[in-house]
Amino acid sequence: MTSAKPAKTGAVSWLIDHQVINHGVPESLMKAMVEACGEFFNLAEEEKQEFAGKHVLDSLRCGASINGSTDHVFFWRDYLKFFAHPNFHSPSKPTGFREIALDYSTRTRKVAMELVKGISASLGLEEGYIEKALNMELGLQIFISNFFPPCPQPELARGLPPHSDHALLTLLINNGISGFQLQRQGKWVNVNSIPNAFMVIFGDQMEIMSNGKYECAVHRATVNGKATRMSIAMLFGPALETVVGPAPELVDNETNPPAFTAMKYRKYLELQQTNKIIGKCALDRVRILSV
Ligand SMILES: O=C(O)CCC(=O)C(=O)O
Ligand SMILES: [Fe+2]
Repeated sequence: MTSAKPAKTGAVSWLIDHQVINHGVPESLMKAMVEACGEFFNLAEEEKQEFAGKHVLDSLRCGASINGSTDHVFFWRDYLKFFAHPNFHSPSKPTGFREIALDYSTRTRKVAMELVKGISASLGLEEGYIEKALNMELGLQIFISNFFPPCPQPELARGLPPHSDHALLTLLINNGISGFQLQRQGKWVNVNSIPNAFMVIFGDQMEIMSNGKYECAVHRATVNGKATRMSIAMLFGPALETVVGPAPELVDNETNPPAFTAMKYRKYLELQQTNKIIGKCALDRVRILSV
């Protein structure tokens, strides 16, 4: 995220802070998706219970907060997560949710794959390189919606703790209420999204695959005392069974030694899940430390 910006690609334009406009996803669909998520969170607790899951590899789950926080910050968040690719799973409620989510998932995937081509080229690789190397035809795509109601003591609570997303990249939108923060040079900066743009967040697999040329973006979400904030993060990753390591083309033993050990994406996700409990970053577990 803090590294050089990928070049402008055919289908999308890059803006500051890695936001994309002219992406071809209708504004009406983005709005409808946020509204449908709002309706989901407003379902009665018993209705949502049906979709409660626990494990990172469950294809559909919802719940409150995140697992295993070890510090004393109080998390103020409901979430809904489901796999949108290679197989589409979605809650069957509220009415119409599934159709909107399918349309949104398909169209955002087109944007992401266009970006992946541009990113490949910007690394000096063939356009189709990343798509092929990460077997993205079977790539995992995860739909995550976050719901942060007004919090009576926002200074004591957090929406989401500092983290990086585990996938290759994330396309993020919200309901216009600010709260997204990026870590830059050790400081937290508010990043307000441009209306109808997607915020592009590089994830762990991007840093691994590019051998550190593109860093993952550490970010968090704050809550506020007045308004309900909602966000939708769509994560695009490799296929679960694909082993991801630094692209051999970007590695040489003199100036660019491999910075990460290769690991199956499925294993990485499981590692990240256990690491959350002990509060450590999964990326550090595959990083090769130079001696
Ligand atoms: O709420 C936000 O803006 C960020 C959401 C996020 O980082 C995530 O779901 O991984
Ligand atoms: Fe995130």
